[in-house]
Amino acid sequence: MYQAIILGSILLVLLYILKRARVRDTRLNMPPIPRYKIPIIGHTYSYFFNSEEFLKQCKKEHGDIFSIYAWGQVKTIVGKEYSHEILAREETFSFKRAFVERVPYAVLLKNMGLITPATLLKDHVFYKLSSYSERMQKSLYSTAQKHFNISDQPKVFDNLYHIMTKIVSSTIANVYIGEEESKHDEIIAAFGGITSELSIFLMVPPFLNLIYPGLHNYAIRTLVKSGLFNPAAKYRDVLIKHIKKQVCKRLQEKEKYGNSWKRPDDLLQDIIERDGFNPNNINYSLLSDQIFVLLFPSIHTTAGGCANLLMDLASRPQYIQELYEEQLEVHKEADENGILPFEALNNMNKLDSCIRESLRLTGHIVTLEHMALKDYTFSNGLQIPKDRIVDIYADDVYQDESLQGPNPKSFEPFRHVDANVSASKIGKSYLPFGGGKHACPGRHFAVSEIKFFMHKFILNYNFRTESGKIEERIRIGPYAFPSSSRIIIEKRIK
Ligand code: HEM
Repeated sequence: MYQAIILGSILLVLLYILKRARVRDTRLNMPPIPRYKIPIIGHTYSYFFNSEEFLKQCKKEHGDIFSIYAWGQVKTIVGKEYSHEILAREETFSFKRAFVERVPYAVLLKNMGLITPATLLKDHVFYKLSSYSERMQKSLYSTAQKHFNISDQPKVFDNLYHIMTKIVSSTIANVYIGEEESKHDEIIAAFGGITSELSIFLMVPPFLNLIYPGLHNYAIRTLVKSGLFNPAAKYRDVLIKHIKKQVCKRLQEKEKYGNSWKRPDDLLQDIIERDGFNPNNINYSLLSDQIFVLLFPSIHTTAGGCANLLMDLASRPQYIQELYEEQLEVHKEADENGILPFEALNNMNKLDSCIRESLRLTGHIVTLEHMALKDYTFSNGLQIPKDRIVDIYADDVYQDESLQGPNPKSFEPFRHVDANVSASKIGKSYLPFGGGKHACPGRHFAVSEIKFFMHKFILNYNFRTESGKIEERIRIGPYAFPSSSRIIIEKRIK
């Protein structure tokens, strides 16, 4: 027993010495690391429990680029003056590489190496957004009706993220695998389940890395491989079942009706018409992985954006009337079924400004984690090594008056109305969709969905927080998640 304890202690000390050598690498002109008192723990405690003040202090003492030692790893935090270098140099900094370290897609999906999600979306979804407009609205309105289901009495809801995940899942299912399949509860549950379960990977801090760097990722991969927690394996059969049903049906109908066949318009149909698809040897596992890989980026972010916006407005109901009046005006463009033309989105200036403000104040203290693919020298001469994780210091960008205008910390829903910058327009002072070559290709889709949803919601309901107070985001370390506080929704008296 004693021998094991002594051996374990020696091992820990050795590991610590090894790690320290990595922290103090003198090969490059590295960003400064603030002093810390407790070995191994480093800055973890301050970074996790007091990230706002801790990083502010670090920047004050060490300048625009500094590194911290948290969760057994050195990471570099880059302030507003240099953050554009990360977004502009896609050959050096990769968002995707940092992301798959946390959400292990390569272990979750057999065919990950064969899929390029951004290309799939750019080629088959975004240029067709306007043609999906009617279906998006119908799906959003009917599922919102189902999940909120408000009669004459006010109703209380908590966990808006959860409800919005179901609503957005239904719209995404409609556009990705078709109207027919999107009507099945089983498929909506799978789309929503995949999204919520993958988000757990982002929420759990990498505490095992305190024992040894990389142990957290190793444990996650082992967990996924063993099947103990594997959202892909859990939902694969449901996805394949519905995709197979549609593909077989479509191939048969095409065969039967020839030129008079009415081609369904959705991502699945586009994929099966791509070069290389062999109807005589269909790889359903690949088809299902191609859809799977898109679910988390499309649903988690849009549902979170919508939940945050609802809570921001419920926290400040004094602004809802002005939005209501704008939406009443826009609604004059709707047809007899209440469906808006796609172009009507351009006339929702106040709502668009609210969305931009809510996304601006998403609440992350740091954001857009990237991995350095090679050694890099910032324009101020500081250097970081290959494989270094680099975060953009979001607070530094969003609390700067020269970038955001007066009172940058306060939520001012109509801040952007006269500025002629839409919610999907990216720039140095607005980072929710990233930037550069890899800026989110789904941003127009996401903002259109949020606008269509909010249009109807504001026309139909009044809403406020149950506490009557401003409800802030949930904070886990430096990252923010939608509040789960309760809101009261009641039918608007027209
Ligand atoms: C409010 C909603 C959304 C937010 C906040 C968001 C945010 C982001 C961010 C920060 C990135 C990384 C950008 C970078 O590397 O600089 C990204 C990438 C991406 N997003 Fe979104 N996104 C949203 C909605 C969507 C939707 C609806 C889709 C799909 C329909 C989507 C698909 C993607 C894809 C495929 C990428 C990877 C792009 C690439 O690697 O080139 N996103 N998103």
